[in-house]
Amino acid sequence: MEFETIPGVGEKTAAALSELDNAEEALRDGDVAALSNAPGITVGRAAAIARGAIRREHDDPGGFLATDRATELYRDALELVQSRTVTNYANRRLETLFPTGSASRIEEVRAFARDALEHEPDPEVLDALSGVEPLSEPPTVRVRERCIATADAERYADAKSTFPELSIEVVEDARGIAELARSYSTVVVLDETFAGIDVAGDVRVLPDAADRIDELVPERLLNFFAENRETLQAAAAVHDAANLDPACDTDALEDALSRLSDDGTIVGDDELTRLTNAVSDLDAAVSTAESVANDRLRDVIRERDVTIEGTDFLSLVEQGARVDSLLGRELEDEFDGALAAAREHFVESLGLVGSEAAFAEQIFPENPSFPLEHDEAAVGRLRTELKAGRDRRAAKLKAELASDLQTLRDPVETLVGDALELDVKLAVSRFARDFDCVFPEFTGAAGEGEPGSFAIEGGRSPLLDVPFEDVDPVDYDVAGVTLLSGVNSGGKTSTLDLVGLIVVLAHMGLPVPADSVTLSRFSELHYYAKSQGTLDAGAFESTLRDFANLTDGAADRLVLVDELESITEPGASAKIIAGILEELAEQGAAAVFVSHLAGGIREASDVSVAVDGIEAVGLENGELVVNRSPVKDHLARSTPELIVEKLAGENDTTFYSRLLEKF
Ligand SMILES: Nc1ncnc2c1ncn2[C@@H]1O[C@H](COP(=O)(O)OP(=O)(O)OP(=O)(O)O)[C@@H](O)[C@H]1O
Repeated sequence: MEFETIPGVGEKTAAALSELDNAEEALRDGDVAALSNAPGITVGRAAAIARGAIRREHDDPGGFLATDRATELYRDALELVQSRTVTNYANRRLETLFPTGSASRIEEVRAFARDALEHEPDPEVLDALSGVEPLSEPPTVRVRERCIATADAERYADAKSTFPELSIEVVEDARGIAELARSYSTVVVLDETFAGIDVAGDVRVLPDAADRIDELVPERLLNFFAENRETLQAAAAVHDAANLDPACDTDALEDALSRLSDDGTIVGDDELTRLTNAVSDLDAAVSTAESVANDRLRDVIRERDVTIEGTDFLSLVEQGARVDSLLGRELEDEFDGALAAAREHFVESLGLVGSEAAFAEQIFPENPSFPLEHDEAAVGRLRTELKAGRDRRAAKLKAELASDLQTLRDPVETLVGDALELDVKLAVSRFARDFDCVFPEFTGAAGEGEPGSFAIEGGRSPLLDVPFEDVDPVDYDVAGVTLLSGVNSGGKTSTLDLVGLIVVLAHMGLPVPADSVTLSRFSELHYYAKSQGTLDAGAFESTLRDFANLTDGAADRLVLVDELESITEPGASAKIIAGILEELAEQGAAAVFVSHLAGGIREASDVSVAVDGIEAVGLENGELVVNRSPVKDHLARSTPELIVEKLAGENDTTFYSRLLEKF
């Protein structure tokens, strides 16, 4: 794949991506976790690359989020879904959802989201998901008992990269191989020319060794499964709890994992355990067996009256107090008993069988002495035999287990991938359920024939500073350009936010928090938040330039502007807003301008501008009671007007009634 054709991907990033085994698949799946494994690619960058790949596929020029406030709303919208993921993977994967004007991309995500909504967010599934993460490759471990041998320089270099776990040795002739066979329990020779070689030890000539990695280095597969055990078990549990069809036989997986320890060695085999313990307990068993014999002899000697003849006594004195012969003669039976007890204890405590058990006689020979002595060389020979038996057994079991796991290697990728993908879907499903969302209906591309429009019924923003259950539903529809007037704190900004949020979610392909929504497909969202105060001349000029650009070719855009009047003095503001509105209306754009100057703007405008109003239905205990849904074609009365009206009604003074007439 030509990675550089992805928007935002340059030469360096393309080179980093080509280091991945599965970059194309990761790009196709939006697998941010896999993409971020490329050298120097952060998770954020990986998400941007995935978005770039999606844009390229859907011919999307980007730029939907045309202003800072629009981007902020997108981040808020995304966070609403991301906060409902369990895994880090799903959290990052959601970053590949973004608002776009591309109909095919929107439809693609809608199909995904529709499927997502079918999934019940069962707590048991969510709990199991907490143990799932993308599969990881364990670090390479050295395997010391096997080596690869070759006389060929090229094969040597290939083998080094194919078998990083093994020593790769250069040999010149059969003698070299024979030497290796003395140090390694298995030698794999890569060169055909050595076929039929006759040297002692386990020497195999395998020119096709590179195709038999799992057989020659079963540790690689075993370590992979050992390293990912928890994730695999959790992924299996997710499938079980969610009633999903698993990609592999999860019972077989569980059985294979139960035969594997966390460090990739085999567990649960009695024979291997016996041999492993025998090797490690060998020295201790020798000394305990000696103690058994010595304790026995000591007791016997202590209780025994020994009659010693003069010649013996003389010989003893002359030999320098050697008692062995005396022991042999006087205590022969007792010594034999003690020796037998030592040997029996030794064999039993180590569980030795067959030829191993026969070593007891070599280790404790019939050589009467006190204390009893053992033959260290014989212990060494038994140790070698036990180790060889242990390694043979382990190798056989590893090979058997590796061959069972081999068939599971690819399916477990799917098993874990499906579990992680379920987390993405459940997050969307939970978001939709938590905020009573519906899929919006698109009426077509904005600006084609008619100006862009939206119609929201029962919209409730989860981003408000009140608990979601206390949010009043808002109905609002706009076609073309509209001014939105209303009382202070009536909810004008909140309405713009609601419109922005619904438009962003809809263009991401996600369901929206409302009873029903129809809208045009826009190509860009320009949302200008309320300015924090009057701008200085420079800032004012640059804002004016922004709006000049905005009015050019605006037919397929949605423009939301909050109290633009605050950038400069009210009189000038009304004229400027009127001018911008005229341009936008002429271009066929859709726009909502929140303003307290709606009346003045309408007067300053050469074309008729629609004005909607968020109306106070009255004052209750000094608090405004507001109808949050804007009333169409209605200039809302301002808060001061309402208060003057209230005072006029309550007082006889003419001041208030005269003041009221001025509104
Ligand atoms: N739909 C709603 N349901 C419940 N509470 C709401 C709703 N809309 C707004 N509010 C409450 O009203 C407060 C004020 O809303 P908002 O800031 O949108 O008003 P405003 O008309 O823009 O005010 P101002 O004229 O001062 O700019 C919000 O902080 C929120 O607590």
